[in-house]
Amino acid sequence: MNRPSLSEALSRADLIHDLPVLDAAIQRMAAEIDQEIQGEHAVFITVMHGGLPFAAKLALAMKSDMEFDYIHATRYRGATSGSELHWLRQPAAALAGRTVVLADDILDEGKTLKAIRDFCLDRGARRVIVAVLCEKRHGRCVPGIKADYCGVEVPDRYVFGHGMDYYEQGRNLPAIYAI
Ligand SMILES: O=P(O)(O)OC[C@H]1O[C@H](OP(=O)(O)OP(=O)(O)O)[C@H](O)[C@@H]1O
Ligand code: HPA
Repeated sequence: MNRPSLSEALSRADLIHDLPVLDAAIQRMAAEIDQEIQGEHAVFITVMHGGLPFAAKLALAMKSDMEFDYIHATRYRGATSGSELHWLRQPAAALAGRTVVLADDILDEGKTLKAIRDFCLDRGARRVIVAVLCEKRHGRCVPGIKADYCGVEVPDRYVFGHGMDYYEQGRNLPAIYAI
């Protein structure tokens, strides 16, 4: 497949948040979420693919025991602008009456996390806690969704790295960059 070059994108990208900043933010979030869910056996749902590195680090930094599951819903599908949401995998865990922690890389227009949050509530989740590594503040977020826990803010530009892709590349870059 002929993809736009990652190295060319990196050469004109700005570094937005480096790894120590992201790791410190994740440690802080882990302690805060632990505090909120103490005594519960929550379902910890990773939103694939972008949420994978963040979710792994967040879970390892938390002390609460949790049941793991994952969901895969994608709206960008390797592009830099989103369209309709495609469900690729629904969680298997029983959600009825449970607290769900949703871990994803980014809240941008919010359409993905709103649909996933509503899905969990439709499955009977008692409450859904939304945790994102970063949030783009631009005023275009759909109503009715917010991040309960957010690591860092990013500018209103396309960002990649630390889970987020540039045409399905660059997800394992440790830092976050913007083009
Ligand atoms: O707030 P929104 O505008 O809805 O966008 C945020 C979603 O977009 C990205 O997923 P993507 O569709 O790129 O799938 P991926 O994680 O597999 O890359 C990201 O991981 C979020 O889930
Ligand atoms: O800026 C972004 N970068 C990567 N993935 C995304 N999904 C929504 N917005 C973005």
